[in-house]
Amino acid sequence: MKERGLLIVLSGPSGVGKGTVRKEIFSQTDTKFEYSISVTTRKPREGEVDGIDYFFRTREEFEEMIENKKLLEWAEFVGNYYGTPVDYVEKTLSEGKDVFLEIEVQGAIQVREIFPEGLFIFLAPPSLGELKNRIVTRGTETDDVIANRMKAAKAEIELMDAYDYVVENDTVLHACERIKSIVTAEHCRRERVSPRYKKMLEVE
Ligand SMILES: Nc1nc2c(ncn2[C@@H]2O[C@H](COP(=O)(O)OP(=O)(O)O)[C@@H](O)[C@H]2O)c(=O)[nH]1
Ligand SMILES: Nc1ncnc2c1ncn2[C@@H]1O[C@H](COP(=O)(O)OP(=O)(O)O)[C@@H](O)[C@H]1O
Repeated sequence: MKERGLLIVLSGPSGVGKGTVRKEIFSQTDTKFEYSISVTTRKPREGEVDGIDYFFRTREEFEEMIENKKLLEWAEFVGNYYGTPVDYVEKTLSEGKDVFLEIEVQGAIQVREIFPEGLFIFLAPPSLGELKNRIVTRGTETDDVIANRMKAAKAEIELMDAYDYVVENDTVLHACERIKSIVTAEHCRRERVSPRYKKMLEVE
């Protein structure tokens, strides 16, 4: 039987740059993780494709998935549902491949309960001022929403010690390099208990 892959969870406050960092990691040719495409009820943005960016579904379809236990975790975020299809995660991990989730913090907390052996990485802003700048620059939110996001961000940052690692998103490339190094180090750490070595010792 193949050794199971690693479940990598990247989370952090809204606007910190999770989506940007994730896209950069997957655009690099040496990336060996499998991206788990989420299901959402939010409308596709221009250029987004069903089955590539997200699986775009209606609220009814999403609620049916919840009922039929098709989601590893799910959360309602700014009026839309987001969730991770459980079958893909299970299948890919059992094939020995690493799965990468980029999800908001409520979802990450749920995954931690189900997969305590996962690798949980918190993406942190250089400062609260810079986080606000990024949300404002992205230009997708009204002033009210920004104020709420900043309040939520403070509470989320307080929870960062529940993660295995904190990566500051100072520049996108630095953050990507740190995340890739953490994954490499985690694989090396897990080698200590790898059945491969036990087998090696059984011979002779
Ligand atoms: N819990 C959970 N959060 C998700 C999932 N997929 C995406 N998200 C998060 O949902 C939030 C909103 O995503 P999106 O609508 O694409 O807008 P963004 O703010 O531009 O990234 C982001 O924080 C994502 O990380 C998922 O499957 N589960
Ligand atoms: N390291 C960075 N330096 C400066 N701006 C960044 C950085 N990472 C992301 N951004 C910008 O911050 C905004 C929020 O990024 P996004 O990836 O949408 O965040 P999230 O997915 O965490 O909500 C975007 O406008 C993005 O271009």
